Amino acid sequence: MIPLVTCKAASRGLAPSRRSLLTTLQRGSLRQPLASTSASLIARRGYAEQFSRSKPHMNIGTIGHVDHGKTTLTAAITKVLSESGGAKFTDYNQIDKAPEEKARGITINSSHVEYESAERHYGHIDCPGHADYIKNMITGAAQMDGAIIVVSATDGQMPQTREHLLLARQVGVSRLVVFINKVDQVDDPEMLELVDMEIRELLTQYNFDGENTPIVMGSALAALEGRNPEIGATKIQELIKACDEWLLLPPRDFDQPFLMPIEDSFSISGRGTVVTGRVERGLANKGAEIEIVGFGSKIKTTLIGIEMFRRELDRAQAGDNMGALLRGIKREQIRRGQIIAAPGTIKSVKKVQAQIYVLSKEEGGRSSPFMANYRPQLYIRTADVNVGLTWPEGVADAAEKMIMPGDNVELVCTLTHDVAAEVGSRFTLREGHKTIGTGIITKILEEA
Ligand SMILES: Nc1nc2c(ncn2[C@@H]2O[C@H](COP(=O)(O)OP(=O)(O)OP(=O)(O)O)[C@@H](O)[C@H]2O)c(=O)[nH]1
Ligand SMILES: [Mg+2]
Repeated sequence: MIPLVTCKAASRGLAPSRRSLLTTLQRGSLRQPLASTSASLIARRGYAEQFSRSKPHMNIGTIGHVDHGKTTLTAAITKVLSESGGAKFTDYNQIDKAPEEKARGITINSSHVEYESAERHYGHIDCPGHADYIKNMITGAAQMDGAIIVVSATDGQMPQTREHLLLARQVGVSRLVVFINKVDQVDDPEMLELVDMEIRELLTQYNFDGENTPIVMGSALAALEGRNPEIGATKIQELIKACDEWLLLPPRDFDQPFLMPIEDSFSISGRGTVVTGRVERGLANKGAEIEIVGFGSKIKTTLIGIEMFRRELDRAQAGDNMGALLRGIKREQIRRGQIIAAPGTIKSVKKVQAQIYVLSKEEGGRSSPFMANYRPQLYIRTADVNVGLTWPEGVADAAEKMIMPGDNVELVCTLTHDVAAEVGSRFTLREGHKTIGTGIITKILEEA
């Protein structure tokens, strides 16, 4: 039996205690057959429950220019799908007056609704304001695997349509579905054609598939008010079908290559070095080849023992807090902040470009602006390194340009030590003891 308290610790993401690891690994009890134990562990940790879902889950959201109808569309989707039993109707006012949420220490305003199509279960995010979108997308508070971009037929594309497209691309959204809204206000079919053409061009410009992206034209308001089904309910159904067919499900954590950030390490005389941490993604079997990456290292070795909460395991998987016994590795070769991963799946980087959101004073950030060459600490997974921030090449007046609290900027980050990272990796920036910004890597400029 596993004491309940350790299961609780697991769910909080705490590392297994050194002593428990020492006891089993030191005893050399790796021979014990543990299939049944790991099965019960999985059951206790709730994976079984998680995967009994009959439909795959996907996070999406509405993005687009202010007033183009994102919230109305969100409410309309829940209304139309509630009629087929796939959602609980969430009124416009309930969506727009969502309680504030805390995510990663940053207060955000966003509203989550859920609904089911024939194929999938969707979590859907609608944010009340433009600034919230930007912040949520960079901080990952509103992690979207795909999005619906809403464009009003009366205005066509507007500045925030473009900014949201750019950001969606930066944060790793690879496909979108377009909803051209408010067609009830446009009589001229040529006008609609023009908006269609324009948006396809824009999609291509931002590296989306402009040619094949589904575009649905309708009226969210008509759907919400239950009138004119030919531009209302029918179009909502068409939109959801387009989401099912066009938006790609994200790979499950288990399908991704194995990666565990190293939190701690210790040596067991006569046996080797154990590293501990929480498995971020993938699976690793006992006996697997792995690579230690970061802080000047790129060492291949073998995982010769896996332990979790005083139990030996044959396999570690995403979400597990594990201790990993590594063959032929000296403790001096290991430091917190490195990662172990499936060989060749992640590189160590020294210089990257990133989209950064600088926290405002109200969010606990700086009260004053900063300029290029500012040097905070960069935290990524379990690593923290000093970083120099500069403008990307080609930015005008780079020497005088100020970065204000609350700004969303793309900057070059030059690290003092190399760390394992890839496009899409998120990090935080800290100064002294406070977080002053968060970012997401958009480009690797220099590998270690
Ligand atoms: N005529 C017409 N009006 C619409 C339609 N959809 C939305 N509206 C109106 O457009 C206005 C803005 O709609 P919202 O849903 O609040 O827009 P939004 O994109 O969520 O706006 P922000 O969150 O402020 O960016 C509201 O007055 C809606 O009633 C539509 O299909 N036809
Ligand atoms: Mg809104």
